[in-house]
Amino acid sequence: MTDRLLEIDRLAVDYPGSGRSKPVRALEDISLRIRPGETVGLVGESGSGKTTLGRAILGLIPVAEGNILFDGNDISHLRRRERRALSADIQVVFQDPYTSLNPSMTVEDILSEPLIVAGRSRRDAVARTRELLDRVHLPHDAGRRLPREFSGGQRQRIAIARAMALSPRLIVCDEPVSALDLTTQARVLALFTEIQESTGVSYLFITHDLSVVRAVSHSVLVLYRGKIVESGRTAVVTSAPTHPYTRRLFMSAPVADPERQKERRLQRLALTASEGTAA
Ligand SMILES: Nc1ncnc2c1ncn2[C@@H]1O[C@H](COP(=O)(O)OP(=O)(O)OP(=O)(O)O)[C@@H](O)[C@H]1O
Repeated sequence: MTDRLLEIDRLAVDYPGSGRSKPVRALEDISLRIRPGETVGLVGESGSGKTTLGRAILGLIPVAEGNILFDGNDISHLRRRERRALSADIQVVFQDPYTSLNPSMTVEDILSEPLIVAGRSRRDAVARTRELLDRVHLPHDAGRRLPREFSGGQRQRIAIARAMALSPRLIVCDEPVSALDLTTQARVLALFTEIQESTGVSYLFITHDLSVVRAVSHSVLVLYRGKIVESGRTAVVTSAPTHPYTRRLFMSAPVADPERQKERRLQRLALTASEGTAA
């Protein structure tokens, strides 16, 4: 066991170009570390490469350069069977709880499936299902129902329970609250934190929403056009960003408090003025 659960070194990822054109580089020179029990927030505008990084960690897309170490082992080029074995350790929660759960399976089947695939008996798997429902604060009778009978927030709780089924050490959370209303977001974010405190799981938390990053992340990485342009402790990066892109990204994030809105407007004006002077 190392204090670096996930370690990525100079990673590059390409997508095939259309027709005969060259591959398109989506990520370049990405290095990062995630410790056990840590949440690293990954922010950036649409198209900056956040999901691509999550997919590379999950082995859903090939690595062009660099490597990804999990608990000290290189997982950048695993065979299918090795990758399947790793799925007990690395899991994912997707953005859309309406499409990520099989609509024809009961919640009990959804939660017990990864356990049965991993070789647990049906009886063990069902007992574990109850623990998982407790963990995400859903009643045991939820197991008999279908996903469509639940609200968006409840469905995301089911998706989190499924991700937790095999007690993973890392979960890639790809915009897991952005399809939810604000009150539900806050509850689901609190659940992520509670689960981390009780299990020590680590999260790579992909989001475009700075209030989400502030709520859950210990540290943050800012991605711009496939490269990390800024990284550090969340409180430092969000209160005193140094890269002009990070400053623009943070200034354009919506804030609820009118006093903060006014402060933001003034900061934006100052930023525009200083960039004008620098040009
Ligand atoms: N399957 C694909 N084939 C070719 N290019 C792709 C593919 N998927 C993504 N890209 C490109 O890779 C870049 C990074 O995309 P990615 O989806 O990782 O960004 P993102 O930051 O997650 O965006 P969003 O917040 O909109 O999901 C973009 O330029 C995108 O157009």
